Amino acid sequence: MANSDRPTTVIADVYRGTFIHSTQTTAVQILEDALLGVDTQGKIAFIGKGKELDKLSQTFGFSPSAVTQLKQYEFFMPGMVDTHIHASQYSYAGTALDMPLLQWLNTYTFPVESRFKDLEFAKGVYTHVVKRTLRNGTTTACYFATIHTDASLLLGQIANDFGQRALVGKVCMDRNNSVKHYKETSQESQEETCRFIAELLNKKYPLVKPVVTPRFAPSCTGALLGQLGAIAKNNHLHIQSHISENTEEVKLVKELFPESESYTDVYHKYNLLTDKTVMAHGCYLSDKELDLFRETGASLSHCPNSNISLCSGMLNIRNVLNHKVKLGLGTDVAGGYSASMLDAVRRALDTSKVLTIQDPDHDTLTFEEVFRLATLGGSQALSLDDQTGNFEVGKDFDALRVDVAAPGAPIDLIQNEDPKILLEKFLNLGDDRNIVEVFVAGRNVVPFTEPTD
Ligand SMILES: Nc1nc2[nH]cnc2c(=O)[nH]1
Ligand SMILES: [Zn+2]
Repeated sequence: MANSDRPTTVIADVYRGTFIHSTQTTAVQILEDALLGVDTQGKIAFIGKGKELDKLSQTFGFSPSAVTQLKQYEFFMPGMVDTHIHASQYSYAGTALDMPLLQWLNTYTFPVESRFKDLEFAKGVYTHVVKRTLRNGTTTACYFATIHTDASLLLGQIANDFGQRALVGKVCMDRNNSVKHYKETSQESQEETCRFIAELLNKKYPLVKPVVTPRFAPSCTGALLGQLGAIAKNNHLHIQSHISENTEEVKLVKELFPESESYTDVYHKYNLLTDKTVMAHGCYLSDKELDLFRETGASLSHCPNSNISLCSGMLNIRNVLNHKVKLGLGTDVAGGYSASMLDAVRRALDTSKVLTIQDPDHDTLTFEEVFRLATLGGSQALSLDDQTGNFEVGKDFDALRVDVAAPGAPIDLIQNEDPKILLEKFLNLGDDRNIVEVFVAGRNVVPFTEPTD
């Protein structure tokens, strides 16, 4: 150790240029001509100013000539966090959007998900979805798989191999009358969940963790929900499910769980609302239910493409934020037809604008706020904000190198623009061609270097 007062931090990479991210107090903070150092563990070791190069290079022991300089019109932003995506539905993304939720599940979703018993089929779909989301800038994904334990473990392995940060859920359902064999007994569901958790944790993947996944209340008996709540509590695990997505579903939950005061109350009763819970949709939650989310620390995943595509409803994000409920964005593939978080950003803005059209007093979301939801907000919704979500010393370096003027990309820059305008153009007009590199925990994961098998 060079200096006995300072722990040895070995710097692996240093980048110089514009960094754009969110903080708790500022939706868009722009650091121009900044220097960011990443250590050999993939963590952000320092953030300073370009003019401090000499001092920082001495303090952290790196050579100024090893600094990677961003080009004009390039910036770094935090990797995006998809708080809700069904990896198993990726094969039919972009199709089958002509029915409301419950019919859609029975007609399209359950028959396709039942095919994941076949590991070869699972491997193909899961490889495609991990690659597609990574190259579109999703550095963290919270995945639903299917009821099949081995295929769900395979999804964890594929995310690990490609270097994506992921929560992976083996789906639990002991109620389903529409597709034969696509359900478990409650005992199987409980035992296989325990096997899934044990085997996934045993792999010791640094960035991939299990998430307890009751599909939603209509697919689970109270007995199973109670068992899953206990498993999550005893192992301090994340939990994910769906809530209040569609009016027919809300009505069905009332019929199936008549003793509960509300849909939220069903999950609360079975200890499924914790500060590591993320629930998708929530379009029809009452203010009282939102209060229960805040009190328990549970979060919501806003999935605007899916909400519109399945004609489910429109979540009023402003109301959710006013209730101080943690909130992230989700693609909800394949109810949502796009696997790109840039699409989720745009649909979230569209939804907020439609609410303003309906009620001119509605306080429309800004693109800055939606940028925060796609990054820091998502990390908070998944309780991963100690590791990712923005550029803070000590967090992992999960980042997108964006080139707004990338050749062949869909943005024409007519004049020189400020970084904030560059961000706005990228969010509204950009695509994966503008995302020239993706980093997760310091590792350059896009462009791909294929894992050898
Ligand atoms: N959008 C959506 N909602 C659900 N509710 C229960 N299962 C699902 C699903 O697969 N997709
Ligand atoms: Zn979903």
